[in-house]
Amino acid sequence: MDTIFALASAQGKAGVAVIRLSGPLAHSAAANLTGSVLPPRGMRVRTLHAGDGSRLDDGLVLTFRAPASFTGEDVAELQIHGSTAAVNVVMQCLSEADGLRLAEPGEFTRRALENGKMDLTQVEGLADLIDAETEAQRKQAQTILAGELGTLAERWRRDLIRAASLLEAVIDFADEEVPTDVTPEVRDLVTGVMQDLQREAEGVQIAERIRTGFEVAIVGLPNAGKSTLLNALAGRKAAITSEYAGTTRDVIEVRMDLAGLPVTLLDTAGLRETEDYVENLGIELARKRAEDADLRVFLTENPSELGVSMLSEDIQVLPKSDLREDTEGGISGKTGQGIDHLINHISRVLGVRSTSHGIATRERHRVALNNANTSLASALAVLESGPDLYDIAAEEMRTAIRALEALVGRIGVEDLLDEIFSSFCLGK
Ligand SMILES: Nc1nc2c(ncn2[C@@H]2O[C@H](COP(=O)(O)OP(=O)(O)OP(=O)(O)O)[C@@H](O)[C@H]2O)c(=O)[nH]1
Ligand SMILES: [K+]
Ligand SMILES: [Mg+2]
Repeated sequence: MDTIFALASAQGKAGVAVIRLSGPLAHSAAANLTGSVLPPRGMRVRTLHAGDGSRLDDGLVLTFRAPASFTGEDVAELQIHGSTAAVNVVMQCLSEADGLRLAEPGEFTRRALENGKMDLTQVEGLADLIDAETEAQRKQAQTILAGELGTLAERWRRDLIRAASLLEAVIDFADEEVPTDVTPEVRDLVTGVMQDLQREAEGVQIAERIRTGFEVAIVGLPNAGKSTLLNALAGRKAAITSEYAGTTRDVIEVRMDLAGLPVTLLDTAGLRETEDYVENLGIELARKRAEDADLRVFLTENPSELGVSMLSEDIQVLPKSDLREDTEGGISGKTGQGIDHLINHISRVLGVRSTSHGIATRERHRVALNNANTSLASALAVLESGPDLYDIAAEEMRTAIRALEALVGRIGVEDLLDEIFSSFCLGK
């Protein structure tokens, strides 16, 4: 096994930079730099020197001994001054040492997975945590990273193993008198797991939104003040505004943290009948993106004239409230009136939606959960035909168990790993 190293902290100027080494030579390579033997675990302040004795930097050297480390291997961390030059010179020294090489993206985590330090869902949770920008994303990632999906999968797996073994006991004693009918217990175990699987699979759609962001589209007539409103919400001039109707044509996207939720606001072309070819392309795009969005803000007196269907949770606000006598239900991107109210309204609607999910977060999870569920549905159907078909029911249960094992990465995921780890940054 190669010993790998990489900069674990971000590139660029910082107080401290962390270079991590993992593998059989991690401790000796660090000791070569410090010129002294390091303890198998612990930390020491040391001066780092190059092979010719020239001084590189002072730093804190941490050592972890296998298997009690992030990767499960011997690990050393060099915490040096966070300058580009200091990092470069130390990395250069490491790359010249025999048996050491630069890590590939995600390679530390990949080793942690291979050494059983985390399961595949935790790897995904770690990737999400590193990408997390908002509170909702952080919390969701922490749940997965803590291994809660793996724990659930293990519980389902135990229940299904028990159910399958009950059936197998009946099969094994086929010629003798079996004292009890096992069907009720098997049925209870299987239906219990199926309910959990279904609830988790249904929650994935919302969890995906928390990972990738909710889309909220602003729609209205031309000149309603959509772009002005977007700019007010974003706190910067993201879109061009003007007194000419038909200013916005492309969809303008602004990513925001809205009360802890990741939201992408969409400013769209004003919706009207027009002969202008390019404006029409914009209007077509506006309608499509608005229909696909998670929520729509109708900036208009009359939502029905826009040709975009308004769903029950969608929000209507009256434009340019500063020009109105009655400001009730109105908003003004110009004066800021009603903006806080709109933000609260959006985050309330999305907040309610985002609490109604379970632990599974990805399409990959949903597929595995549904696969398991399909096999269990077949198992239940076969079970009703009586003991003659118990072996088929047990086989369906084992198929479901294998789907759950794929969920946590215990089996059949080799082809997935490259894809998952390529999304990791270097040094993780
Ligand atoms: N008084 C007042 N004027 C506004 C308000 N919002 C926008 N305006 C003005 O209305 C005009 C149109 O504003 P935009 O933000 O470009 O409107 P839009 O809906 O994006 O227009 P299109 O992109 O052309 O569909 C500009 O002259 C703005 O200054 C508002 O709340 N109050
Ligand atoms: K305009
Ligand atoms: Mg506009």
